[in-house]
Amino acid sequence: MTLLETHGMSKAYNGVPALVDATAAFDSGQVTALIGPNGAGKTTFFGTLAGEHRATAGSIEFDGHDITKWDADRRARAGIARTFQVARQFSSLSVLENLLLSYQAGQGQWWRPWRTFLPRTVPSYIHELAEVTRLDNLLGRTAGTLPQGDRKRLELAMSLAQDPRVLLLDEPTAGMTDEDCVVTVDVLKDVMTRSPDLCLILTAHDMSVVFALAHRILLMGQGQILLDGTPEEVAGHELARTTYLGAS
Ligand SMILES: Nc1ncnc2c1ncn2[C@@H]1O[C@H](COP(=O)(O)OP(=O)(O)OP(=O)(O)O)[C@@H](O)[C@H]1O
Repeated sequence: MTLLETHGMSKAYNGVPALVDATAAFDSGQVTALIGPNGAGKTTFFGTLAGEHRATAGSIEFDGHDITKWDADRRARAGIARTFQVARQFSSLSVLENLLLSYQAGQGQWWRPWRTFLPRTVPSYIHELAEVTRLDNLLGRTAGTLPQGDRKRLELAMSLAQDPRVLLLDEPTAGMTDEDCVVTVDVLKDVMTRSPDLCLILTAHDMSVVFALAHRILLMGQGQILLDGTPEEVAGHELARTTYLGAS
């Protein structure tokens, strides 16, 4: 079932086009990967989906509602969450405290990054989430001391703590070791099993991550969606091979 749709969405920075006439539909229960060379417009597409910047043209629909004019906070409250290429969290707080803060924000409470406002008992949902994201042995660790792989998984877990319907993951394995990439792919498979209606959209340059996870791939180039198909269709397409994937 289609949950999120864009119609002719464009975005220009100071008159220079970065996203051009993007029309796409994203289904719940599916993983869609946006791929393409540096500067293709993937992060810009994410930013317009999340409401960080206004599209210059076009519209966006979420669950039957026109959300084109909704700001990022309203979209987040409606269930559209995102992560960034460089992970963001409260580095002086523990892993558990970061998760609890996100959980509270997802319950409609304000972000108040002070320990005194955190709940005394940890909801079972948070324990399950920590287990799925392989953070259960790190709950007491200060977030700022985590290595890159764990930090990125904490950011993922923080987004999931808000129980989103759409999750936008910008380069979820960027800067990770090969070993950490494998763990993160397994984590994301488990996340989809645990939340079978989640609409997961990710960008990645690592094709082993894309082909291990995606049900569908959008190939972008120069701000446009060049191809939209199953991994087999995109991998077998001449345009994908000549513009991005290469012969192998
Ligand atoms: N804030 C900005 N101001 C001006 N130009 C920008 C801004 N953000 C992105 N751009 C430009 O828009 C184009 C698309 O960039 P974008 O970051 O969306 O591509 P990308 O596919 O995500 O690239 P990468 O894989 O390197 O992250 C590029 O030409 C980039 O230089």
